[in-house]
Amino acid sequence: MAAVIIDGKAFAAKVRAQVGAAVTALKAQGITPGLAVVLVGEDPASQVYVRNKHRQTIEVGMNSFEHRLPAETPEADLLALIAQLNADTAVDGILVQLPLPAHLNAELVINAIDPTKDVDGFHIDNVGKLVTGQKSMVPCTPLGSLMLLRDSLGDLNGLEAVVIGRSNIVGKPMANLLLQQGCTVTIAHSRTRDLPAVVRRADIVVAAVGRPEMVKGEWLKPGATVIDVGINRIQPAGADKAKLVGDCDFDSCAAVAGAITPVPGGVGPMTIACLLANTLTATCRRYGLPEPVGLTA
Ligand SMILES: NC(=O)C1=CN([C@@H]2O[C@H](COP(=O)(O)OP(=O)(O)OC[C@H]3O[C@@H](n4cnc5c(N)ncnc54)[C@H](OP(=O)(O)O)[C@@H]3O)[C@@H](O)[C@H]2O)C=CC1
Ligand SMILES: Nc1nc(=O)c2c([nH]1)NC[C@@H]1CN(c3ccc(C(=O)N[C@@H](CCC(=O)O)C(=O)O)cc3)C=[N+]21
Repeated sequence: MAAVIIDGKAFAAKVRAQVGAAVTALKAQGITPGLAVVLVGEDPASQVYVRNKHRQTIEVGMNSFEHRLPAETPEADLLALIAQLNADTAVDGILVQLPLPAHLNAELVINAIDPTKDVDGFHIDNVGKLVTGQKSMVPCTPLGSLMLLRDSLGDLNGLEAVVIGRSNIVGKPMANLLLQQGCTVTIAHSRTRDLPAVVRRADIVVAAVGRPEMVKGEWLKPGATVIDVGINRIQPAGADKAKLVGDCDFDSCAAVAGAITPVPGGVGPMTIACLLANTLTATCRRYGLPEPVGLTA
């Protein structure tokens, strides 16, 4: 069986077009959504994402405010910037790029963001709301993954879902979203015994591990839908250029799965599209306007 390749890049372009149309309508009412991105330090991968976010924010017609701070920025200075962005009426969304340098307390910093501007959905208020099924800001990567799953499978009620990874930014929110959709959810992690046997139960596999090509086709139930969140830069033997691979061994998985997201071109572009969608949602909520349809969980 050859899997359907889920085109996250094309789907993300559609989401951005929808966001762009809504932004045009808002601008006609004198409202321009604004997204502030804060980057502390010089992590090269983070630089790439922040550049892409900036470009795509401008493309959908929003204002983009970039704040680049040196790696050694004191915590108090970062907290002061967040307070300033919270108070700034031109700013509807705030994202602090993770990971932060080790001397900064990420939990403290994230929870200093006004939860209504927390377009990453990482603030404890938004986490609590997501878990209890209240309206919240939903983390971008899980939201984008869910959009792709709904588009390929329709109703998710009753499906067996296995999420590999239990991080606060991907695994846990993903598992909660799937639970809300009526899936029977298993969260696997580094202490899980016999991961292949756990994965074999799944109609839906979400891999968010950070281990290149770990999930093998032999682990999958034939026809399963595979969402590969992993972004790993590897140096293939004999090649001179680094290559981006996911957490799934693409060729063996594609031979068994019913559908699979590629890396690159799968979940990654959806993450940025959902960041823009969340910024639009935050803007609409702030002005008491109807929320965009189909862009929230
Ligand atoms: N596409 C996108 O937009 C995004 C992609 N990513 C990518 O997704 C991946 C995961 O990111 P993130 O959640 O932040 O990573 P973390 O490192 O925070 O979490 C990784 C999780 O994988 C688990 N794990 C590690 N090794 C194994 C193993 N051998 N078997 C089973 N589980 C294991 C860990 O378990 P334990 O908790 O027990 O240690 C942990 O829960 C990375 O490749 C990252 O680059 C991340 C964000 C956005
Ligand atoms: N506060 C915060 N929020 C995040 O959402 C966040 C973060 N910090 N830190 C880092 C991770 C990672 N992340 C990605 C975003 C886009 C791509 C993406 O666009 N990937 C392209 C390829 C990009 C490339 O070529 O490097 C693709 O998969 O096709 C990947 C990964 C967001 N993250």
